[in-house]
Amino acid sequence: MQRLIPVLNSDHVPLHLISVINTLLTAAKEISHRLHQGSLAGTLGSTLDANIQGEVQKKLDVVSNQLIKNMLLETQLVHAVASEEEDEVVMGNPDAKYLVAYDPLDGSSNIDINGSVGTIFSILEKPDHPAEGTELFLQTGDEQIAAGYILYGPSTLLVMTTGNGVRVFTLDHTVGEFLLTVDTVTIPQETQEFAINMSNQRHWTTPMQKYIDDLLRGTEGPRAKNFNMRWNAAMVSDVHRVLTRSGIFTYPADLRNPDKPCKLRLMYEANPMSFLMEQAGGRATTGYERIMSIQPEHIHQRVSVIMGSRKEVDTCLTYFKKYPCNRPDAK
Ligand SMILES: O=P(O)(O)OC[C@H]1O[C@](O)(COP(=O)(O)O)[C@@H](O)[C@@H]1O
Ligand SMILES: [Mg+2]
Ligand SMILES: [Mg+2]
Repeated sequence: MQRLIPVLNSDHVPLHLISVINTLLTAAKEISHRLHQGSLAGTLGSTLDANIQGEVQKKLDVVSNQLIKNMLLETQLVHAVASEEEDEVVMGNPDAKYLVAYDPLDGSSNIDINGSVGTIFSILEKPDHPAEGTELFLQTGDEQIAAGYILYGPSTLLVMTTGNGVRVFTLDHTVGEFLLTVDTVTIPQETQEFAINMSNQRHWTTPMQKYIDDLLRGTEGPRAKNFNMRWNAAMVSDVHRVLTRSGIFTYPADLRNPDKPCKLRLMYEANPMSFLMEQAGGRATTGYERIMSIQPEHIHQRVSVIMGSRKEVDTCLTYFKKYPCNRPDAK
């Protein structure tokens, strides 16, 4: 089985970018180790703090963030990092060109129940125009040069793209290396599986209500087939299932709280996952526009997410055309 670095070399990924990715993976191996140690590592449970988004921070959110941030900045190859767990952009080497946005631990409510969690990353380059701090990162998803996630499940997987398809690498704990296990990930265009947090149903706007209603009506409804539902409450593992065996994953904008109509973050959740989806032949949209075309306004911006099998996402989009409504996420 091929090791990661020769694979990236054969894809002509620049050496410094390979080093940045490899550094992320060194941090991921440490996170994987701590997760596998569970209570023995003394890092389960919550801190007394909340992050910039007012969410409870798990101790492992904080530890993972520190590990990734410190290791990346030590390489001197990174100009700045943006993290879910950092209020502001953290500056690195002024002469370096890479920018890394990341969610150090995604699905962190799963930590205490020994469920799957992940790390999501998105790599950009310093823009050509003069920019500082947050401005550096305000680039569309189309500008990403690499993106992916590490899934800490029964095995630890790296799923990534540098714009040349999607590959899966599996961490071989005996040698401490990620080895290529799937060369080309392709999402089936059609599906009979959806992923949504159904407890939010009453808050959804009309298009999503109607779409999910029709899925639930199965063979007796207009879709004339039965759909299954899965929800792991960790975007990484829900998206991984979709990439592996088809599906549609959505966390739509809703009417629950007008100040926070969306849950998932654009820069370090939606954009990197959209890059993977599109590279694997799927789609990623808000219901109204392609996610990777959105011009970000701030690093912790949230966005409505609908992604997965191409034909299923297209079918979902027909409901947004058919049932026009006020967008809760409109400015
Ligand atoms: O608890 P809910 O509302 O189902 O939300 C689950 C979603 O929230 C997230 O856990 C948010 O990520 P974080 O754990 O990084 O904050 C996603 O991974 C997941 O899809
Ligand atoms: Mg997350
Ligand atoms: Mg997180």
